[in-house]
Amino acid sequence: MTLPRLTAASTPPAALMHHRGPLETGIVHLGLGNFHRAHQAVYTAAALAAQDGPWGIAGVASRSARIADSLREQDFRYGTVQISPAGTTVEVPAVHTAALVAATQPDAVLDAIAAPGTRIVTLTVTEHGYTYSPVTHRLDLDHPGVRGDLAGAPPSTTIGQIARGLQRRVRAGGAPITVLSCDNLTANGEHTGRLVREFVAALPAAESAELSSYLDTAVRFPNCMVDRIVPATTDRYRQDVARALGVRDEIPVPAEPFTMWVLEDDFIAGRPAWEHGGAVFSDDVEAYELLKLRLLNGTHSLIAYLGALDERAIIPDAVAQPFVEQAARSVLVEDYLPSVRVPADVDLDGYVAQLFQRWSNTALGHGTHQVGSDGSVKLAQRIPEPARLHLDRGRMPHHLALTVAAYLQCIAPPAGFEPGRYAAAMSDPARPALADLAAAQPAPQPFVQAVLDTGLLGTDLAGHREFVDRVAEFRTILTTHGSSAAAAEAASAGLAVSA
Ligand SMILES: NC(=O)c1ccc[n+]([C@@H]2O[C@H](COP(=O)([O-])OP(=O)(O)OC[C@H]3O[C@@H](n4cnc5c(N)ncnc54)[C@H](O)[C@@H]3O)[C@@H](O)[C@H]2O)c1
Ligand SMILES: O=P(O)(O)OC[C@@H](O)[C@@H](O)[C@H](O)[C@H](O)CO
Repeated sequence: MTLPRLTAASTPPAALMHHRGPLETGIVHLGLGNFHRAHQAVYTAAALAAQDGPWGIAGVASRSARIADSLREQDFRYGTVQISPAGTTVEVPAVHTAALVAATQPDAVLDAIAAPGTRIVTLTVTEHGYTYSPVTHRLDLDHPGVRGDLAGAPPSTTIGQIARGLQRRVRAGGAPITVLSCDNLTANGEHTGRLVREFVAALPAAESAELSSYLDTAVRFPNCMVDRIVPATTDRYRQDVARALGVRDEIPVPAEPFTMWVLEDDFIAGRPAWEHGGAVFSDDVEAYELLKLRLLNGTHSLIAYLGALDERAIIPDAVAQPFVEQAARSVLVEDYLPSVRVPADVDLDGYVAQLFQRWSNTALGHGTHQVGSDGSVKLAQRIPEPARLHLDRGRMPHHLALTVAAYLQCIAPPAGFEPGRYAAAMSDPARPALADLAAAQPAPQPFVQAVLDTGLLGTDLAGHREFVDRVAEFRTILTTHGSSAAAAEAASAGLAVSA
């Protein structure tokens, strides 16, 4: 039987998260991927259910028209499929009012940011989408897209879109606006604000002056910490929606039950009452951010690399291997935990236990290749500071070294080593350059030294000979004896130190 397509008319009222309408657009979201649709959109629906407001979201996809086209065909409806071993529930947020594609509609994107009704621009464009150098943390002025955006081409980068959109906004009256990054980046708001300012500073003087003063007085960039595991969509989730709602949804989003959002309450032009969805407004976002980025995302990366090397397709299957679980606990407790401040209201033991439960959610097929992608941008934010902290105290962070070695083994394996299909499926902008280095430097030590000399993990770690050697030793063990043996070596070295 052919089911009707999910649309406004076919949405079962009980699945709708709110019954307001028609919505006025107050938010432009850049990065119309899965995470936004299962996180911010769901909080916005909860806010609208509790309180009316002009908080419809115009979503902007970067290149692919697939989600934008389907959203329009489905009257901006899609299901969020909440998955746990206990069962599956489906809800329809229904908060989008438009769907644009930046690559083909650059002018419409700038108009949307400039529209006086727009009060917030939000972003989930991946760590890679910020066009900055992981070495200097500054806007990459050599990036062809950034150069084109500065020269006045229709903007193709996120930072170019924001800066050019704000420029159009100033010229349309300069109403205040908040830009909110929801990506997994340390101090994501500050970082975004700094990159936009660097873009503006590189413009001709008159344009730069006009925009700088607008940025100073009428634009805010609050930080926030986002947390919810949202894997990629597969047919299985389309079938879940079909079963639960009796409709055909081409673009459902799977998500775990857990969700968390901690934000600085600095919205110059107002905001939805996201607290009705459980969002927390705090002056101490940094502590939540570091806790999450290191304990969750940092550990997640190690699980993904060891799991992929062990031919595990999904995170729950990876963490179910005792050697992966042991390595995850060690990197979390021994290497990351001493580098973070635990916020007063977080019960640490409960938080850690919950992380392992979340990673073990077998009903949620989070791919090791998805979590392991873009390591060259992510690890630079997560590894160097904790590693330096330990090295400065005279302790080797064995599991951070293992994380780096396992990452390199997935992305730039030595000649003749087959890292497996899940490692091969990890996308990473540095893959070609790292592969060239692996070909040029076949021996582990010179290879690792050459990699760290590129600034892949910032500038300091390349000078820590012992750390470089440790990563190289793990590369040798990974190559000759596999991921389980490398994890065993890290575990025994960690024990020897603590004994
Ligand atoms: N998925 C999760 O579990 C999760 C959880 C917390 C935070 N996040 C954050 O959200 C981000 C996106 O995750 P997702 O699940 O939506 O991924 P996704 O693959 O579904 O979507 C990625 C989005 O980023 C955009 N994008 C990718 N590269 C870009 C570039 N170079 N410039 C501009 N836009 C670009 C794409 O157009 C797409 O809209 C993550 O990188 C992370 O920072 C994700
Ligand atoms: O892309 P990353 O490394 O920032 O994150 C990969 C996963 O760790 C991430 O998607 C988590 O599932 C998410 O951050 C949970 O909130």
